[in-house]
Amino acid sequence: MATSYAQEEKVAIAAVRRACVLTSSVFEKLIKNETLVKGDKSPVTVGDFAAQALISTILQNVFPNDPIVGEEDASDLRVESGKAMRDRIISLANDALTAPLAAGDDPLWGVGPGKDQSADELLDAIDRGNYTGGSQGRMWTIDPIDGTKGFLRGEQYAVCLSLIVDSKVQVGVIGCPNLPIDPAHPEKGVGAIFSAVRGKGARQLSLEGTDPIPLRIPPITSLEAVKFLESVEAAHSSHSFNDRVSAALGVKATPLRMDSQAKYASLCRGEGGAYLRMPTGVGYKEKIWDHAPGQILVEEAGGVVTNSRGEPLDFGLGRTLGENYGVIAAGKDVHSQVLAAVQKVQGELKAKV
Ligand SMILES: Nc1ncnc2c1ncn2[C@@H]1O[C@H](COP(=O)(O)OS(=O)(=O)O)[C@@H](OP(=O)(O)O)[C@H]1O
Ligand SMILES: [Mg+2]
Ligand SMILES: [Mg+2]
Ligand SMILES: [Mg+2]
Repeated sequence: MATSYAQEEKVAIAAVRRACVLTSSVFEKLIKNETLVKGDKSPVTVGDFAAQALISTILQNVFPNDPIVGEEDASDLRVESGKAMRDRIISLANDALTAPLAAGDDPLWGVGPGKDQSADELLDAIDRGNYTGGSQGRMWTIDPIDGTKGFLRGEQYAVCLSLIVDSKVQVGVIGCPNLPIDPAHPEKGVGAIFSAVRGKGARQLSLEGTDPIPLRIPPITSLEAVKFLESVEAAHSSHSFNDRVSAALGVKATPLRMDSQAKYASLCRGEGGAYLRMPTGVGYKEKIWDHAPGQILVEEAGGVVTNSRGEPLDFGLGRTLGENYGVIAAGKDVHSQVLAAVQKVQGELKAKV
């Protein structure tokens, strides 16, 4: 019998929901010494660590045999200089784990009022995200705050969780606390969760994990109007390359820049026509946690996600997607045209050197 992944989706939504409450509360109260700069110069906050501890603890309680590929590790928190941050993270993670039960929660998952986890248990939970990945078996990916720079600016970020089985993403959940509920009606406020299960479609839910609305990428009427979704950081994906692709396609719309996998979610709601993320230089390898939930969300909303060679993203190579050929996500009707334009621009640039 085929697995339905209903329980996995339910747990993933509940974990992401709690993590979104945690990260929103951290943003309200974040103080200067609660952010570290990692080896690759990128920021990480108490919110990233605490959200990974929270999600990993819930996964461990429900699916104890599943390995986890998580972005963060606790080494900076285990040393004496990390004590203040560590104490804050432990308290944030415990507050989030023991917060009252909500619709869909099950106390058997170790959530709801009850005993606090020890510092060691929570640091170990963060470090359970150290799995190396690979092509066989089940594994979860956690990006506790995707778009940490956006989070720090008070703009878009996303709490991202996925289940990969034998290299294929089967479940993806993306929590976007700052994304408008309905872009056509800003007065409705912000905050949504997006969820997809392979073969079962994609949905937008409230930040409470309720009121599902099916997601379907709307067809594009003219290429001129295809709004590109792209990173805010030009260091993360090439803006100038996108401008050339836009020109080649005759696109008139100005690109929509936004941090995090909120770009994939926005594409599914028709807020942009294509998400293009081409490498800016040599060396950076895309991480599986930055794309796995977004990929299944777009595919289940009727779209296509490939690299610039037109190949599907390979989630079975380890913690990264391997050699970086970029990412192109778009509705079915638009994808092949964007891919052709990308390859044309690549050819022109190659001819120049
Ligand atoms: N050089 C380079 N190239 C490509 N991507 C990189 C690079 N450096 C970092 N990252 C990853 O980018 C993630 C942030 O996502 P976005 O690029 O969508 O948002 S942003 O607008 O750039 O902030 C970010 O995810 P978070 O660390 O979770 O924020 C990184 O994993
Ligand atoms: Mg990061
Ligand atoms: Mg990320
Ligand atoms: Mg992150």
